[in-house]
Amino acid sequence: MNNTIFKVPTPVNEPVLSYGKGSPEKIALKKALAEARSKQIDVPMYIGSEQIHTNNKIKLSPPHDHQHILGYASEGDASHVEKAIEAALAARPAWSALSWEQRASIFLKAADLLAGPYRAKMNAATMLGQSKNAYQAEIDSACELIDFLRFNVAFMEQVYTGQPESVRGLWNRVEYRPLEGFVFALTPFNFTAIAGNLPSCVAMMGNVTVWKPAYPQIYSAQIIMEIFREAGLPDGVINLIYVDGPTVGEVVFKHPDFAGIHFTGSTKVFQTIWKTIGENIHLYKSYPRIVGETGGKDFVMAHESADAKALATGLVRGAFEYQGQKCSAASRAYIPSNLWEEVKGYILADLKEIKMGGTEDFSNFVNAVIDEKAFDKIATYIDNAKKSDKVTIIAGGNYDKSKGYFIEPTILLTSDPMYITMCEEIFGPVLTIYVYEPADFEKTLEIVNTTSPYALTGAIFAKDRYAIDLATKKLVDAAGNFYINDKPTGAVVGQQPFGGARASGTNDKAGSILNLFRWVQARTIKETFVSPTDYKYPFLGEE
Ligand SMILES: NC(=O)c1ccc[n+]([C@@H]2O[C@H](COP(=O)([O-])OP(=O)(O)OC[C@H]3O[C@@H](n4cnc5c(N)ncnc54)[C@H](O)[C@@H]3O)[C@@H](O)[C@H]2O)c1
Ligand SMILES: N[C@@H](CCC=O)C(=O)O
Repeated sequence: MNNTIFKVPTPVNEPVLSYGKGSPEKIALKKALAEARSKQIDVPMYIGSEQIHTNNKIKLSPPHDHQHILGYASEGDASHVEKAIEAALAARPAWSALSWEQRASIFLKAADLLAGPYRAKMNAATMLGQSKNAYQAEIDSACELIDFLRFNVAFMEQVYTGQPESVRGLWNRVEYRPLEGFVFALTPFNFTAIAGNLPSCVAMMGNVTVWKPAYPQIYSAQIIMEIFREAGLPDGVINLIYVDGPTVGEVVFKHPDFAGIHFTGSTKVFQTIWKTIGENIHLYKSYPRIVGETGGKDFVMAHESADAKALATGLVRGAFEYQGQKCSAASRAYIPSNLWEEVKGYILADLKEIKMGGTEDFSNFVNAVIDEKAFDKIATYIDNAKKSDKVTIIAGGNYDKSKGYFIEPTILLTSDPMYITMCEEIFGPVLTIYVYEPADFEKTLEIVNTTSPYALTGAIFAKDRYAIDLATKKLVDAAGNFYINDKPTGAVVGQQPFGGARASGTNDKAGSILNLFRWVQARTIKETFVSPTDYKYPFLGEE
């Protein structure tokens, strides 16, 4: 019998390893890459206690070498979605009744497994399956996922300790129950950490889930599942299925026990899902929680007082790390004319140095975009820019998909602050720059604020404190994550809770206590110690 209120270990961000020459981590990673390359794996779906293989195979290939086959995953259909929901609901009674510290232990153990024995394997999978270079893989699939697991456990404790006031004679308590039903975790291709976090933080709070990752992330998703299983996650708590999105939606969003969706992906898909849930609202036993972090059109605004070198570095890293495939990527920049030539010089010098190629050559900074569909979409934006009289291409502009989906880091200079690539999310290595007159700083802030429907991330570069203050105030609704003198990417769990407003999502801040509150159903309990035995008010019977 457990009569103790436990405290979880205080989380500390996982250190990012350097992968310097001859380092043990580099040797381990190279070995894991070679091993993964040397074989083909057969990835099952995980439903309840079963590992399910089907005859419909999804080919898994590195985006930077699409002829190579890493393995195959078994694709399911609507029957597998139904089976996954049944497995989740069957697991619910035992899982939701398990003491919270036992749940915490499982995810803390998963964090340690990932930090230790699985680190190289997981990073190698992300490098091969999603074409992330070693550094980007390390900060995502190792450090950020480890941080999500450890910090969320600490936030879980904070949630559970939150209690109301009680006056004399009674005791008020709040019990944080899991949601009644199952939660659907629908995850994107670009961050292994997000894919691991979306189902796990929900499960941590005592919920059961059906998890459907984006197909290009399956190769690393199966390792996440391997880790959760080794950490002792009971069967049926997280059910991992590979079924195409609309087919899953058809079953999940019509199910009476559907209790919530934890989504990260594009705005268009999220809005379709929201609409479907609204249309089906009469079918559900409870109002489903709808949590979604979506697209962005993230800005860098520079003031005439900005440090030109810091600004150029923020743009190169912010726009081109992971080929611009971060929801937070700097994709539009506003630069005052007094700084432009100097900033351009620094950027072009960096781009001249930057190498593009496969992830297994660690000297490549830029790798491939995720798939042919993304490649074609990005190439179309570039082709149209080439034809436009409002745009000059000052860097890049070339692309080639013969071996891998490679697109050069591309910079478009536009005379029109409303040119299409200043407004729409491209999700690729394309940065559009608008040069403005320094006297128009305030007017340009207004343009930044009203150009796109998104409000995910943004940055101001300035030394002038009045300019920083003005930008912070004028852009108050323009970004959920606002950076001063830094690139708009690279939020760290526990340090910069992440999420955007407007069309960028519900801003429930992944990796924060705010997010975990969405996965509990609070029950207030009032206990009166000496119950009243007389209905009369004290003055009754008087005039
Ligand atoms: N705000 C954030 O925190 C954040 C983080 C990462 C990515 N993103 C966004 O995600 C997008 C890139 O990821 P993506 O290409 O994987 O996104 P996506 O919207 O194409 O896919 C996300 C998930 O939804 C599924 N899906 C697609 N269509 C569906 C449908 N009709 N019904 C049900 N499911 C469906 C996909 O298979 C995938 O699992 C970008 O827009 C990016 O900005 C946002
Ligand atoms: N949290 C990440 C972005 C996630 C979206 O793709 C960042 O802050 O750069």
